Amino acid sequence: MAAALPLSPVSHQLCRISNRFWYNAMTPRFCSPVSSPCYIGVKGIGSSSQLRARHPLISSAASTDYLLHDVGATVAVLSGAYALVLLFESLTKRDVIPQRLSRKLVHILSGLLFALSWPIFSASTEARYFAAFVPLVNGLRLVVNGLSVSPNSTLIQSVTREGRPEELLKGPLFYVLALLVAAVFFWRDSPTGMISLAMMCGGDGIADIMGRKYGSYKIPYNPRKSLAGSISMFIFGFFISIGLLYYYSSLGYLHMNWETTFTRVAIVSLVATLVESLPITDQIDDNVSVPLATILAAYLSFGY
Ligand SMILES: C/C(=C\COP(=O)(O)O)CCC[C@H](C)CCC[C@H](C)CCCC(C)C
Ligand SMILES: Nc1ccn([C@@H]2O[C@H](COP(=O)(O)OP(=O)(O)O)[C@@H](O)[C@H]2O)c(=O)n1
Repeated sequence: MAAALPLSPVSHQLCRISNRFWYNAMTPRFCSPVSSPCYIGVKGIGSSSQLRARHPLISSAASTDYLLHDVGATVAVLSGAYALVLLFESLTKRDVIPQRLSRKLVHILSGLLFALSWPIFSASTEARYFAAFVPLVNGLRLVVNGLSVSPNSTLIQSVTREGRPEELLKGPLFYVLALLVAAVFFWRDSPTGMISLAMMCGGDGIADIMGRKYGSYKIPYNPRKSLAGSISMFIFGFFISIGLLYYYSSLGYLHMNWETTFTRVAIVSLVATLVESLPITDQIDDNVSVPLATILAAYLSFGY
C-alpha cells in the first residue's frame, strides 16, 4: 500500500463531501471515507479493518460509513431487482411483448445489471456480502413461490416458461445462485466472476432469442440447438465480457493486459459456447453448466 499524503483543509473538505459515496465506491484508489484528513493513495485503501490498523483514530467511524453505505446500496439494488421483474410482468400482461421474450430479457438484464451495480457498494472487504444478499433474497423468493407457499403470479409470469410455480426451482434458482457465487467468490477485482455472468446472462440469453428466430441450421450433435444460437452466444458473450472488463478497469478495480485479454476472453467464450451447445440440458441446467465452464476456463486463463 503506497504512503498516503494528507490534503490541505479545503481539499480535505471537498474530499469528505464526495467520498461518502462516490470516492469509496467509484474510485477506490482515492479518498478513504474517514473523518480524519482525506488521503490520496496510489493504490486501493483496503478494508475498514486495514484502515483501523493504520489509523487507530478511525476505529468505528469508517466502519459506520461503510455499513451505512452498503445497506443503502443493498436496498437500492434489491429495489431495482423487484422493479425489473414487475416491469416485464406488466409488459407481458399488456401484451406489449410475448411472455417468452419477456423471460429472456429478464434473464439477460438481471445478471448484467447486477454485475454493473457492484461499484455502488463500498470499498470494504465485506461489501461483496451485501451485494450477494440481493441474489440470496431473490433465491429465497423463488423457493417460497416455487413451493407455492405463497405463489406470486408476477414472479411466475415473468420468469417461467409455462407459468408453473415449480419451474422457479430450476433455471431461475440456479441463475440467482450463479450471481451469488460470482459476487462472493470473485467480486469486482477478478475478471472470472464477471465473465461468467456475461456468458450466462448475455451469451446464453441471446442464444435463445437468436436461435429461435434464425436457428434453421441445427447443430449436428444437438438438434435442439442451432449454429445461429451458438454463434450469437459466442459473439455477444465475448463483447459483453470485454465491456464489463473495460468498465471495471476504467473504475480502477481491474488492471488488464489488453494485449492478451482479448484472446483470453475469446477462448473462454468459445469454451462456454461449446458447453452450452452440448445435449446435456436434461442432465444439467445451462445456468449451472455455462457459469461453471466459464469460471473454470476464465480462472485457468487469467489466474484469478
Ligand atoms: C428468467 C431468469 C432465469 C431463467 O433462466 P433460463 O431458465 O431461461 O435459463 C432470471 C430470474 C431473475 C430473478 C427472478 C431476479 C434476479 C435479480 C438479481 C439477483 C438482481 C438484479 C439487480 C438489478 C439491479 C436489476
Ligand atoms: N445455442 C442455442 C441455444 C438456444 N437455442 C434456441 O433457444 C431455445 C431455448 O434454448 P435453451 O434450452 O438453452 O433455453 P434456456 O435453458 O437457456 O432457457 C432452444 O430450444 C433453441 O430453439 C438455439 O437455437 N441455439
